[in-house]
Amino acid sequence: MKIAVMGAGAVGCYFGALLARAGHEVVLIGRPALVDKVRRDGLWLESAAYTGAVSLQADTDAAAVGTAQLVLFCVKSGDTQSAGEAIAPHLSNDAFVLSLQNGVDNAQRLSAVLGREAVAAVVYVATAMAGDAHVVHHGRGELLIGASRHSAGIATLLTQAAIPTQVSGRVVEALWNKLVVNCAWNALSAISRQPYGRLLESEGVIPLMRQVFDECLAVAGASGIPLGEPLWKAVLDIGMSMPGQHSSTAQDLTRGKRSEIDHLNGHVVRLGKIHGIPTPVNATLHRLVKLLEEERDGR
Ligand SMILES: NC(=O)C1=CN([C@@H]2O[C@H](COP(=O)(O)OP(=O)(O)OC[C@H]3O[C@@H](n4cnc5c(N)ncnc54)[C@H](OP(=O)(O)O)[C@@H]3O)[C@@H](O)[C@H]2O)C=CC1
Ligand SMILES: CC(C)(CO)C(=O)C(=O)O
Repeated sequence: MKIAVMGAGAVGCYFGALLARAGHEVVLIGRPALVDKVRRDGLWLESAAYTGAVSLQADTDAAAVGTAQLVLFCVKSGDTQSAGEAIAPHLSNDAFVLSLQNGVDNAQRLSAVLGREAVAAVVYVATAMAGDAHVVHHGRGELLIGASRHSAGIATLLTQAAIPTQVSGRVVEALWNKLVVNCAWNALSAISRQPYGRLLESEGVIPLMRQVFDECLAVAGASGIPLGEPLWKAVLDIGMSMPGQHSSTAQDLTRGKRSEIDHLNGHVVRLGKIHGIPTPVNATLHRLVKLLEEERDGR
């Protein structure tokens, strides 16, 4: 199948590489440095299952989605609008568009930009870019994708390419579960510059995370997403299972990238306002990360 990856970063390169290795015709749409290197040397994939160069196409032009029957949309949440607008005029009528992004409303926002359905996926993977065209896989790699007319066929194709994929009618709930984990950890790790293990040991941090959690659950409930107490254990388990980890928000700040905080704690704050639910702790964490971004950017 012809497959395009919009946003050739950690997630897009990893899944693009697996699909190319499975024999699909994949084009990565990304920034010039990556595109030049992939065209010259291929994409270097480093994972437990395979390490080596993967040959695939690469382009800086969003028009490269043109003939794809499957489009993996893999930009950060803050780029959904602009990247969606870039691909919209070029998509073929029968293309299946899958949003592989964190945050709970990317597929919905992308659908609005495209004027057609984009299906949400929950991405359970840990990947990172170690160079312009060098992606490292740190673990997991499965997807949960939303139900639609062609989802079952796409799930089969992905699973056959070593991307275990299930179709679910409860993807939004699963995205919310992830969002709550991110709201609890990401900003705190970014502001304090501490890894999760140190945060767990610091006085007052767990009660603070609990306040974030309670606000998130109240907002989710008011938004029609019933999340339950068991999620609190999952929040704590993340920190205990990866004590040396710094959140993606912390990593974005360090690398000079815009973080997704507006779509994590910022999203909870926005929804809280709509539903009349106070979210003071999420609002404080969101604002502090924004201040750090502004300070870094010299604003
Ligand atoms: N990395 C991970 O392990 C996981 C990530 N996720 C989620 O997946 C999504 C993608 O994350 P990730 O892959 O890490 O992010 P990356 O920043 O590594 O990748 C996104 C890439 O898209 C590029 N890009 C953005 N807009 C365009 C455009 N218009 N044209 C071409 N390229 C563009 C970015 O370039 P530039 O940076 O120059 O803007 C960047 O290289 C996020 O929502 C994230 O939260 C979910 C699970 C795990
Ligand atoms: C699960 C967690 C919190 C791991 O770091 C993450 O998704 C992130 O950093 O964005």
